[in-house]
Amino acid sequence: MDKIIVNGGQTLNGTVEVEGAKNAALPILAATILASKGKNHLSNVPLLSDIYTMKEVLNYLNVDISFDEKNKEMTLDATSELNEETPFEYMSKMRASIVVMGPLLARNSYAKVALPGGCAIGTRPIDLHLKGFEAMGVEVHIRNGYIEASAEKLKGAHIYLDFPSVGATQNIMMAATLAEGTTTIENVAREPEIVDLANFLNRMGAKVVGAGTESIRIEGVKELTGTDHMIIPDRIESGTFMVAAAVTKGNVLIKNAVSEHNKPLISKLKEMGVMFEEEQEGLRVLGPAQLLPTDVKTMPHPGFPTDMQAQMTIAQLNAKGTSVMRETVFENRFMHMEELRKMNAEFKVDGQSLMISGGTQLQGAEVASSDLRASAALIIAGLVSKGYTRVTNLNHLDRGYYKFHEKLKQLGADIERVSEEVTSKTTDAIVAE
Ligand SMILES: CC(=O)N[C@H]1[C@@H](OP(=O)(O)OP(=O)(O)OC[C@H]2O[C@@H](n3ccc(=O)[nH]c3=O)[C@H](O)[C@@H]2O)O[C@H](CO)[C@@H](O)[C@@H]1O
Ligand SMILES: C=C(OP(=O)(O)O)C(=O)O
Repeated sequence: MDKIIVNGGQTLNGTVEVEGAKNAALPILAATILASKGKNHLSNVPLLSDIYTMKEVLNYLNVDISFDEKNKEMTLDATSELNEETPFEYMSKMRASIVVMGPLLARNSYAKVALPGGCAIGTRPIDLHLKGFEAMGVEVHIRNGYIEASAEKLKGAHIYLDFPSVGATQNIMMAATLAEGTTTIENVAREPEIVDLANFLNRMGAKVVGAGTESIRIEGVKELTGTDHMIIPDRIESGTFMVAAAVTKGNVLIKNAVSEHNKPLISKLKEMGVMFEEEQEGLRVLGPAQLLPTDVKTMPHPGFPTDMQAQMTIAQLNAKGTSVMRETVFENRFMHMEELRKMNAEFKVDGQSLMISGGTQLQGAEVASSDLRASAALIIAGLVSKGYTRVTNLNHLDRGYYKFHEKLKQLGADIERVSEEVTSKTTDAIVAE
């Protein structure tokens, strides 16, 4: 397995460009299934392993795809008859494959999808997705690890979500685009990725209003037609570089960063002493000589994003004094903390809260990432640690960050990625240099 080796202590300086948002691209790729006429052309598609998994799922469903990786553009043709089943092999690779269910139901009134199950960060049930479909007249059966869903014809409904789930909002919204009548979904997720999906659906001819607010209204239409769409920039990748710049006392211009999408993070970093300057090309982040402690609670948007929680704990560990981190979205998202203990991090876990005693010098160690954002957090910890940090299990990192180590290297980090062909003897030689 590949490893990233970081020698801590460098200040990050320069310009970094962020990719299209993984969490916007995945549901938008699934939504291309809805176009029974014309082709969809997507730009700013990030070259991430999750995107390749979604491409495989869509290929399996009989969507014809060409991917111009150099220009990050994808053309998708879903006009042929679609396959209706998504097998376990894809669902086990990536939970987000569940968002093909809404579009398949909308197109064919039938879908058979393997149950996604939980993952490292939590149990992640899909009851809200299924309740939404049932309200639209869909019969749902769970058998032998598969969800089989069918209806005569999907019908508009009034749906209230017990929790503003991102995936449930997306799945129900997509199912409703071709349903008979009007669907209203209340207490929906308001993330920028929901707005991007709604904009894409409307470009295809859907009638979706209210995305970005607490309720969304979808008037069903007869058919949708392929269109052009550019994926929004990745606010979590931007946020990750904001934290990296903040902890290294850096001066980094994040090209394409959309401040509006990162308000809760920017507000917390400002409280810690980080300065921001809006520039024509993006957002400049200036790390202070010493970070101040702060308390953070993760919440659905527009609250502090859970996908920035792990990275933010590194800023808190670097701030002199006590900080608190409360995770309210996922029940098991502190796994990076036990790895950080190996690096001299001082903290206590109290249920869903962390009491972080910041200001102690972190020490390099061999650490393993447990999930996507944990991997980014451990690498950022390596940037401010004394000596060498080796981060393993990079398959998680590759799900959501494109050339992360190269981007950091360009900003001045002393960082290498060594492939599995490189023997541990060579790895030791890099560390000994
Ligand atoms: C591909 C993608 O966009 N992933 C994001 C999406 O995941 P995802 O769409 O899976 O996240 P949700 O918003 O659905 O989940 C939030 C919480 O609701 C619970 N829940 C969800 C659905 C349901 O039917 N029942 C239920 O109980 C989940 O277990 C979790 O505790 O939003 C999360 C919350 O911002 C982010 O961390 C993920 O990066
Ligand atoms: C948790 C994440 O993704 P997913 O929902 O695909 O697991 C993430 O992007 O941080």
